[in-house]
Amino acid sequence: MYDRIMYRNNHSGAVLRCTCVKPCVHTDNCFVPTSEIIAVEETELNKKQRSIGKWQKMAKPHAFTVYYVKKARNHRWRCRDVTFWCADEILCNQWIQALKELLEMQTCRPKQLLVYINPYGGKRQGKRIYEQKVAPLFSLASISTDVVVTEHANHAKDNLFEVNINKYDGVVCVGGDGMFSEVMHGLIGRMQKDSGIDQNNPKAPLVQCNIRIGIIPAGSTDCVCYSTVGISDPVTSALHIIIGDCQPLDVSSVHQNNTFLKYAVSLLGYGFYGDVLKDSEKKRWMGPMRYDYSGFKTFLSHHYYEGTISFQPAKHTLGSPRDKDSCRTGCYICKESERQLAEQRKKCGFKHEEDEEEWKVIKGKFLAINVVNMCCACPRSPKGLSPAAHLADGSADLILVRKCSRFDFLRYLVRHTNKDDQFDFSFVDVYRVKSFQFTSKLSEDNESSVTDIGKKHFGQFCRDHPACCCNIANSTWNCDGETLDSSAIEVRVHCQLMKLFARGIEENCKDEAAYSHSSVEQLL
Ligand SMILES: CCCCCCCCCCCCC/C=C/[C@@H](O)[C@H](CO)NC(=O)CCCCCCCCCCCCCCC
Ligand SMILES: Nc1ncnc2c1ncn2[C@@H]1O[C@H](COP(=O)(O)OP(=O)(O)OP(=O)(O)O)[C@@H](O)[C@H]1O
Ligand SMILES: [Ca+2]
Repeated sequence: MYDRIMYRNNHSGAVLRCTCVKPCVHTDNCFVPTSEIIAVEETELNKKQRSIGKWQKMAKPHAFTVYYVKKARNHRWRCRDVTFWCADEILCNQWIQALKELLEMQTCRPKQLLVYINPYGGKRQGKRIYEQKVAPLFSLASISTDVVVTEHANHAKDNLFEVNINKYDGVVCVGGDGMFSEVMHGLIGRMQKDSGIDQNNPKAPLVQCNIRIGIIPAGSTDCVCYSTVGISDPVTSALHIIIGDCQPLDVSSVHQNNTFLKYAVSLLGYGFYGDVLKDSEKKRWMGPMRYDYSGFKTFLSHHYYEGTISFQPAKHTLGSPRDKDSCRTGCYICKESERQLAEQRKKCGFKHEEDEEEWKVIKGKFLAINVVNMCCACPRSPKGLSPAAHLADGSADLILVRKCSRFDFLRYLVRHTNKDDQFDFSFVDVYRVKSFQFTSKLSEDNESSVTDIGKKHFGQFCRDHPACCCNIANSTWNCDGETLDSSAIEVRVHCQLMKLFARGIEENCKDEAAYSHSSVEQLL
């Protein structure tokens, strides 16, 4: 159904009229910023369309269709189209030309993308999702793609060290957080290699990665996508890629004894989330359900771990983890960090500034130690592990959940699913940090007394107190959904090390829907 008409009036302009039969919600007040137009195409009118009432009068009607972003509820975006009809072929072509020129001026839009699809992520739907929902949109927006369906883990990462990366305006990963992590490691690693930076040096000033990554969610948690877009929806993500959105992202580097281990963008979790992940890896065949199964099992086991945490508080950032406001599109706290970063670069180039700031040390028994670079929202927990964490402020939130009863831990977990404050417990502490270190008591003991080897043979649990849930074995770190073998780690947050095709979570305001000075309507 054609919902608008365009015809020349007696003077020189063009007029838009809505011809919707039903009450029309997007008629006179529909503004589409040019930045949210996906494509403009000449429309071939078929016989049936020509015979629709009013158009019979026109000898030979002409038409073009504008495809644009329609913002729906809950941060969901959809592609909608509107067709303009016209009796005058020249006028119609002028419109098509003018709109195409406007689109050409959107220089942030990608033209050539490299796409990696993990066919085994989440519910194993990656290939279908890409082919049915994403590829047609890319082709509509005239984006060329080179597509690689991965054949094994690390295929995408290794490939990124070999490809001619300058050929592309962005890299897209179809899969979950693990797949995103692979692509990120490939890109950051490649960037450092090309610039001669040694990733094993924990103090090395890493080179920013300017090639944006787009995430088409097809995994089990899709936390990075959810926390940067506000929803885990392939079509919405494809549209953010097409219009060329850009969201900088903090990345943490993880080292042990001057050896690089991993980068992390969402969760570095020891104790509860480490144990959930380790158990769930054996149950991959269960798909996304594996996390609920292993989560329940781990909750019942109620293990706590002893260790020492040292961290440097993030004094440069304006926010605090207990803020009521969250990081949203155009966040002023992240902008301020960006300004500071630029200033620091001006002052000392890419050299690392010697950091004399104080370290705080905390020893204790913990059920969970979580370091999060972003809020870590996902469908299971819509506000995330740290609702006020920022995507690009150069800091991470360190959440310490001390030994408490099972009931209290359950109360803590439940608050991840509702609006109540999950930090308002005596056994939970949260700090905003820029670097962090952890050593488990077990490795401290092993270092201090080599003779204590007998401990290792006692089995997993404390022999003296079988019911106390104290675990003399180490937990493992959950690093963005992958297990790390070492328990002792050093972590540093690198402010805005990389960029995504996203814009952060938008304020949930319907009126905000799409106004711009350069709108199609203004052209008329
Ligand atoms: C009573 C219900 C409480 C529900 C509490 C839900 C909290 C969920 C918080 C999710 C935070 C995700 C952080 C993101 C991590 C990603 O980098 C990573 C890779 O994708 N995903 C996971 O590690 C996957 C981690 C998935 C963890 C799921 C944990 C489920 C816990 C279930 C506990 C049930 C207790 C029931 C007792 C009656
Ligand atoms: N062809 C492949 N075969 C096996 N593993 C693969 C393949 N391609 C990628 N992988 C690996 O699969 C792992 C998990 O993939 P992915 O993150 O897409 O799904 P998920 O684990 O179900 O979701 P999430 O990470 O959101 O919880 C990644 O770490 C990636 O390295
Ligand atoms: Ca951050």
